[in-house]
Amino acid sequence: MNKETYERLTLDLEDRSYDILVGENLVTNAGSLVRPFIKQDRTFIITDENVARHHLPTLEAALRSKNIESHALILPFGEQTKSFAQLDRVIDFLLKHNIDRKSTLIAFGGGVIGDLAGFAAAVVMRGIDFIQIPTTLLSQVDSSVGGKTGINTARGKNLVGSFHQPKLVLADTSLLETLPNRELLAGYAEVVKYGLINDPQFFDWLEDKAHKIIAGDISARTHAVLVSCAAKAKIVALDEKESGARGLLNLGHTFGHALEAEAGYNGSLLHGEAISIGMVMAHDLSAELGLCSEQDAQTVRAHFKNIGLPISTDYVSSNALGGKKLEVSRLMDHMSRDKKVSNGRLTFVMTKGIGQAYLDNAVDMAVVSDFMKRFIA
Ligand SMILES: NC(=O)c1ccc[n+]([C@@H]2O[C@H](COP(=O)([O-])OP(=O)(O)OC[C@H]3O[C@@H](n4cnc5c(N)ncnc54)[C@H](O)[C@@H]3O)[C@@H](O)[C@H]2O)c1
Ligand SMILES: O=C(O)C(=O)C[C@@H](O)[C@H](O)[C@H](O)COP(=O)(O)O
Ligand SMILES: [Zn+2]
Repeated sequence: MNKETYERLTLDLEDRSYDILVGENLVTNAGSLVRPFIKQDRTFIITDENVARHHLPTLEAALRSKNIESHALILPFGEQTKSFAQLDRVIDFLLKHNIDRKSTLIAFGGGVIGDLAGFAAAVVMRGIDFIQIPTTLLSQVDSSVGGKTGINTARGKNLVGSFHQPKLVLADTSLLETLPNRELLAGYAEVVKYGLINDPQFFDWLEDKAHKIIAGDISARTHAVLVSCAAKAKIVALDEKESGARGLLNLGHTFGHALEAEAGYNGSLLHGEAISIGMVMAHDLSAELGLCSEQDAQTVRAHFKNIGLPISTDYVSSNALGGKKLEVSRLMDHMSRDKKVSNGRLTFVMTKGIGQAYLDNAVDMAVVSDFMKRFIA
């Protein structure tokens, strides 16, 4: 068995604080790593078909080697799994196995599995413990950290959910070796987000190292995951339930979530692809309003384009809508259900330049609508 090597970060949330281990061969050694965080010798793994095919036997063997029993539920892969129907399946599986309040659930997958299983853990028996073992770049740099869990509804993304923090996060970068390139790129969009929010040096580093991260360079990948998790942990520690600063982690998401809703959660537009376009839109809108320089907006656009991420809504039209143009009124309707709406006003994540994102509740929706008409044209 290969020895695990990792670095440890801590998300500081008083009695809900937890460690995030970032490194290699963590799943192979999961038995000893999770042992201190479980209250029973029985665990429940929620995963999807792809992760199960590549990695479930390793996780099961690692738990077994430390005399930890595990029961796995294997769900279909893809965004449509973040649904009431699959939540019902997860909860029924847990109850069928007679879980109790001391049971621990292991979310073993990407953001879809983490969000769904985390939400099931939040609500079953009014809340049981869970551990995140994220298997995609996106989930290792973002979704496994911070405790946002939930599912989509017919009316939009993540509209039902809960804040429920995991007890431990094991971000095993060796798992990324089996991840398809399109998924790696989608996860990379959330990495860039941290540079664009408040870390221009990290963005500069990414300008230099992006291709290495995608190509599989271990040290570049590990550094990217560590910087991203540290950035997220810092924001979440300040504002766990998103009453202020945490909203910055939504850079590009108001536009992105509306695009995902229109595309239909069927794999034609991945979350990371949607927010790549959304972050370009946030920078372009900021530039149009004279808040940020046109040069910075162009640098952002070029960065995403050079690595192979979509930067235009044409991608959505051709991939998801059979060539049909997006309708601004429909996008505006989705945006009206963004969770940053309060008293009918939407707070946008705008920017004064690369690494200078800020929350702005004074953006006129008529201006946004006009901007979108030009952006989509
Ligand atoms: N809770 C949060 O804070 C947060 C943050 C960002 C995104 N999200 C959510 O995360 C979701 C997207 O997550 P994602 O991009 O990880 O997608 P995902 O969970 O759908 O995984 C992407 C694909 O990769 C496959 N896969 C996963 N790990 C693999 C591996 N190691 N090898 C081979 N295939 C593998 C999956 O089966 C799936 O087909 C969205 O629903 C988004 O809203 C949540
Ligand atoms: O953790 C957060 O806070 C985020 O906003 C991270 C986002 O990348 C993520 O997509 C999140 O699920 C969006 O949450 P929502 O509250 O806008 O639904
Ligand atoms: Zn996101």
